[in-house]
Amino acid sequence: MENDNDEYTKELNVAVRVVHMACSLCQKVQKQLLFPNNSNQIKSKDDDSLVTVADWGVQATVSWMLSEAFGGQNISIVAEEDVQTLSKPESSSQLGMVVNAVNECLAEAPKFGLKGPNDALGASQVLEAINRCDSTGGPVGRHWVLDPVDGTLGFVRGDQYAIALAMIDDGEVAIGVLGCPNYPVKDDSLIKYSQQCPFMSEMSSREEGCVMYTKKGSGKAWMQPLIHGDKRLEWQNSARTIHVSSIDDPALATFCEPVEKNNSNHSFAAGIANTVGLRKKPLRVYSMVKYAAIARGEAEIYMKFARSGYKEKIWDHAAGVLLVQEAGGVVSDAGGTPLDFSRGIYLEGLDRGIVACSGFKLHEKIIGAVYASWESSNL
Ligand SMILES: Nc1ncnc2c1ncn2[C@@H]1O[C@H](COP(=O)(O)OS(=O)(=O)O)[C@@H](OP(=O)(O)O)[C@H]1O
Ligand SMILES: [Mg+2]
Repeated sequence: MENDNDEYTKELNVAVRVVHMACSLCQKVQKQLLFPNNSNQIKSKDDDSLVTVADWGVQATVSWMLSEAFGGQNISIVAEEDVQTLSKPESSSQLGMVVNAVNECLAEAPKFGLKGPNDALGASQVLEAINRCDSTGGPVGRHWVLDPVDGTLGFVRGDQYAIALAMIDDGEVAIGVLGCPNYPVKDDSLIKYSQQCPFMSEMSSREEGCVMYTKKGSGKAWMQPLIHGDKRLEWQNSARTIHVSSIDDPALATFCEPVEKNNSNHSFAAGIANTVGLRKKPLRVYSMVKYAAIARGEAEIYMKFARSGYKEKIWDHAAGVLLVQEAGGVVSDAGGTPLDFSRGIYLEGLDRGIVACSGFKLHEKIIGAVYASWESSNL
């Protein structure tokens, strides 16, 4: 980040600032969800998964800002949301809320060192910005990859969630940025957070939130606290480097997994944990905050074993994987092969699951245990 001539410096600089903006938008929406009458900020998509004003608002904001910074309409953005649900006549009140949230957020761009639009965007421009993110990625060229709100369930429950932005260049993740608005910057904060009951009413009293970022080959990853009130983002002063944990004894290691058993087989992971001698209870955390916990050294292992037939999407992993790798960790599929981000929106060819560790020793043990246990499991 120090040398302005370095490749991807501008991209990373803009991406980090945009993710700060997105965090600010999400925090406002999550606070509004506190009020019982505000459930109209949440909708079910045609596949029954949830989507909120924040998902659409972040996607529109990030899409608009990236397009302004990098080449207008020609930019390739792969992102989770489309405009199908939001364009329906019965979604007009949600569309109004999204447009307001986006304009409020874009108006704050100067606070984050960026330039927003001269005039507020209309509904059609907001829909167009969301719709522009319809790229399917691939092996050639640059593709931005966005999960506007990863861990939507955590978000609506007032718990952990992440805004994940990455850029893939010729099939490899080149930059990764994770905004974690409910992940405090203090050490050990995630474990403490998960031990308290994270009622939203308590949130305003906590000092929360950070953005973590990295660039491929830098061997470094950084964390900045979110800014609040009228403060401006002070880039140089606020960043500090983060590193994976040095613990390689399974008995001392902490392992993370998805909260929902639908998203990962908890009992298979418990068997692996037992085989390698992990002693601590799993840390169940929503969203890519699990990758952030490994990159920050708060946990040593992340395992996810989705049910057979589920295809993992690149936006659920790209930013987190690079953060863990550049902070000193190792990530692969459950067969030990690196994840392949070059084959479109899915992690095609993924073998059984995903394993991220703070170091090679733990990683080797987990992969060995997967091989030993797989035959006897019914995944
Ligand atoms: N059936 C199934 N199996 C595996 N994974 C699934 C499944 N369904 C959805 N997803 C994707 O998982 C994303 C959330 O993963 P997490 O690891 O954060 O899980 S959890 O929320 O903690 O349970 C979640 O991301 P978001 O949609 O952004 O929340 C989904 O992309
Ligand atoms: Mg997601």
